[in-house]
Amino acid sequence: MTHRVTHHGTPAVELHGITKRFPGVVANKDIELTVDRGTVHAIVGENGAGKSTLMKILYGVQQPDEGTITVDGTVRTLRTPSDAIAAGIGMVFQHFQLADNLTVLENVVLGAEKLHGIGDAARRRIREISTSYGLGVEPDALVADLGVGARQRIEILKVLYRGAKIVILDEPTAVLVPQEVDELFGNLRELKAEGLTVVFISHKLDEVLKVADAITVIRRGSTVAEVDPKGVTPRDLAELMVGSELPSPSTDESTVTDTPLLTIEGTSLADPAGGRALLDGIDLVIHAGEVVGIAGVEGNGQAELVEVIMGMREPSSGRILLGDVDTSDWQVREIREAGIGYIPEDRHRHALLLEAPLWENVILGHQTDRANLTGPGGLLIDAAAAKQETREIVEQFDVRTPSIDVTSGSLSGGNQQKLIIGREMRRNPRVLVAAHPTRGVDVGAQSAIWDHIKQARREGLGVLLISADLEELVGLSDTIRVILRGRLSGDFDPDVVTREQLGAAMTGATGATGATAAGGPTGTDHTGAAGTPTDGGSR
Ligand SMILES: Nc1ncnc2c1ncn2[C@@H]1O[C@H](COP(=O)(O)OP(=O)(O)OP(=O)(O)O)[C@@H](O)[C@H]1O
Repeated sequence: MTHRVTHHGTPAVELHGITKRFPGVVANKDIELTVDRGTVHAIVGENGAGKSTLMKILYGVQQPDEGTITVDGTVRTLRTPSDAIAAGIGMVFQHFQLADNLTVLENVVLGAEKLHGIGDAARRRIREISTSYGLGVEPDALVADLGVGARQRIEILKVLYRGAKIVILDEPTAVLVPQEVDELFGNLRELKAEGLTVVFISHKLDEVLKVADAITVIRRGSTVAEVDPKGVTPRDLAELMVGSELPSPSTDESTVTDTPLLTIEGTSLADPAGGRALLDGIDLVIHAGEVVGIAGVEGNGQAELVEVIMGMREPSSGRILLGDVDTSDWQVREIREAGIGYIPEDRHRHALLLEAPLWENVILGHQTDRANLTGPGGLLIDAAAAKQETREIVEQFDVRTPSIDVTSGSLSGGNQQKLIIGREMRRNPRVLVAAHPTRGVDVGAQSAIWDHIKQARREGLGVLLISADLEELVGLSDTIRVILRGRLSGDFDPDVVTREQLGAAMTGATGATGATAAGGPTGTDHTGAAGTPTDGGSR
């Protein structure tokens, strides 16, 4: 490798010859990883390459079958996360583990009461840490009031409070909007300036190149390169990941028709707690062959918009039409059967049975479809057909799995997502409601998913695309709307809109041009936007 990294002094972490096998899969094979103290080290690789497994080994969640772990020059056996914490290693998971109804202080001290108690000493320590690393965490704030960026900073503070000198972050930017990503990177730079070490997993290669001092590339369980980011492009990295040259992204012509498939008319959703409306007069039409992208800071009504469309919640006013049929009071099952595909934001809670085999997951949500039933009176699930369907999805959507009989929970995150996309797309829906469809998938799989969506759009699919990834929104959408405090902005043209314009509309900054941005800053009402670290989103 031309851009090799040179190491100096005793590394913070050295993994040597790490091998980890699962039934039918070698997740890590003879991995070598050297992380220098006071650096930010990125781990990249395709879905299922073995990144999470490696980080779980370093955090004591899983034990390697072979290999050694050396922390600050001492060989360690990490049997549990407590062992890792004792060795100065902390980990921030992608799914935050904070209790909403507790304060920041209560969340931080939970399980670590012995360190500084639960009162003023703890409060002082939290303030100290927050100040030294510029985290902007206020100990007495209620977590429920905080936005995603702030919650992540609390998670980071939690591990620092427990004495971590090495902080592992699993895809930390996947849930953040661009401004929050910049803030996080500022925080990471502060950590390393203070001599701490950061190891993070990411699929966003441009971001990796921006913040990392060194990058380790993993392919199919093995280390293939350690790269100095200087002079390397995202494309170079992607090619190292997949081990071949990538096709160039293709440009696309408009396929928008004037046939409305999904119409949302003056739809509002009251807040059961009596606060500001969760959705406020939403008007939106999706035509055949059209992708409508929704941008916004998380917690501004995206989830509720999806819930009213999918029949999980009934709107307080307004109508939702599928074609010309009013579906406002339909149940989820009726809506799905009428031809709406659904890729939910939280795949663990809403899309998969983690303990069930892949093929059972493939008929999930469609058990009552006639096509899935067999036997006298059509009362039995047709397992053979479901298995065949699963094999085809695995093949067509490149789901990396040892077999279709393993549980969906054993697949890597990106491969779970590919399975869900395959399940939804193979039913040829008329409308697809997709929340963050490529979250957690690698660049190769991402462009494959984009191609599937583009292909279906050419054939007349209408798509509602909710995404935190502006590149995805701009690349796929025919028109982009911004959601802010339950209201939708006017149309932004993805061909001309800038990131700054979208960012301004998303945070409600005045002067957002290019469309009639909905709502303005009201002074008392925060959106969890970047810039004000302790402000919360409405969630
Ligand atoms: N608990 C488990 N049981 C069985 N197989 C597992 C388990 N955990 C991971 N695997 C397998 O190990 C391989 C590596 O998975 P891992 O989650 O480490 O990949 P990853 O690089 O983090 O992927 P992604 O980017 O999709 O999150 C995959 O083939 C996965 O199916």
